[in-house]
Amino acid sequence: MGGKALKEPIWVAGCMSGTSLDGVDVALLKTDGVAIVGFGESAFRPYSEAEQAMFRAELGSWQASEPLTELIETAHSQALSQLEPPQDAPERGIALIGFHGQTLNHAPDEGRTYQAGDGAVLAAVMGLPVIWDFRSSDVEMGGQGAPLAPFYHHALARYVGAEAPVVFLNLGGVGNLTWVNPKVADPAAPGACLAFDTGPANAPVNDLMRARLGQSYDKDGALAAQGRPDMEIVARGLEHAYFYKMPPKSLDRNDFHGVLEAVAPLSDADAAATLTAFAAACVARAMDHCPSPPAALYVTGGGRHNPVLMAMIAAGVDCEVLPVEEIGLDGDMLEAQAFAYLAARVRAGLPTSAPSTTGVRAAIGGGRLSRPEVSSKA
Ligand SMILES: Nc1ncnc2c1ncn2[C@@H]1O[C@H](COP(=O)(O)OP(=O)(O)OP(=O)(O)O)[C@@H](O)[C@H]1O
Ligand SMILES: CC(=O)N[C@H]1[C@@H]2OC[C@@H](O2)[C@@H](O)[C@@H]1O[C@H](C)C(=O)O
Repeated sequence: MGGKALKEPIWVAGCMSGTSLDGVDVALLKTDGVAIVGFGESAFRPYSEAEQAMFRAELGSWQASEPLTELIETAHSQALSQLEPPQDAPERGIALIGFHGQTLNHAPDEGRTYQAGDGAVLAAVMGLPVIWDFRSSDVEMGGQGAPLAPFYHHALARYVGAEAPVVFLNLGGVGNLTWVNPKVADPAAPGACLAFDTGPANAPVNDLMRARLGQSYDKDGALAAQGRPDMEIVARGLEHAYFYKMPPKSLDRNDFHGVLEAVAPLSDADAAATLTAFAAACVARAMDHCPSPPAALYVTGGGRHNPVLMAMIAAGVDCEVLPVEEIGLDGDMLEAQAFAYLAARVRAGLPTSAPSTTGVRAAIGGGRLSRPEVSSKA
């Protein structure tokens, strides 16, 4: 597909409401759709317990209720309103918004995926053009519709000056990784990236903590640290058909409910340790799919704050495992930045996914454009 870098870099605000349902991340990125030029402010608007319950009640739906849609739009506009205009462009400020929305259902093999929230409403409220619905055209073209961060991971590897292949691993509710060869300039070209979801990451432990202890997550892995992983359950979990599929491949948040059921007889600590060990084992298994051993595994997403999970991952792979902060990046905002980057690519007419990242038939640009006054297909 055609398209080249924008003539001038623009400031874009990216927004992500992730599968762990903790809130909305927004972050500013300056880019021409190819290179990263600079990072700007970021903000977080948490979902309250009651709001999270509203989301959980609608996970799996293909049509969000009106109150949920309104909540998503309001929370995003509140998060975006916290951002000050970038200092080097106060008169022009933010040029574009990339709006992921909240995934409620993801069934790529049926050709559908659903991110709730209406970009046209956000465009009207913010008075800015919004690119949204990033995943639909990819699944319509035979792709997995996820992960979509890989092209941004590729741009980051080049931005930090990586010279050899590296892996970016995102530990959100679900895990996903991108193997990147920074020597290949075009992220859509064969050999530049290989990406896929690794398996469940934080979601099963979060679900366990909620069900047993009324807590939203295992802070710093404190509970898992007190337990002993049941490696038989981990091994059985790894027999799931997902691990025998070749990438690209993607997951829905609740695809691995069986593992949660398997730990039911265990104590709280052993169950947390087992689910944490399972998340780490999924990463180790994923590394076998990498085209060549990476120089390092850079970890982003909330799971990197969990020292027990990080130690288990490091023990299972053959390279250095480092939080992305070690290379000067912000692991809490990387996905929001990714959707800023992808929005700029859509604006430039550049692809946002390729056969090597989602399995889509050909490199394709996803996303729909809504302007404050009118809305149309981008
Ligand atoms: N200090 C910590 N100790 C343990 N786990 C943590 C810590 N901080 C964050 N987490 C985990 O990270 C999760 C949030 O991760 P993140 O914000 O990357 O998810 P997300 O963006 O919603 O998910 P996804 O990438 O799947 O869309 C929390 O729900 C929790 O499980
Ligand atoms: C369908 C969907 O929303 N998938 C998310 C989820 O969270 C992590 C993993 O599963 C990844 O596939 C994706 O998000 C990231 C941002 C992505 O598309 O790269």
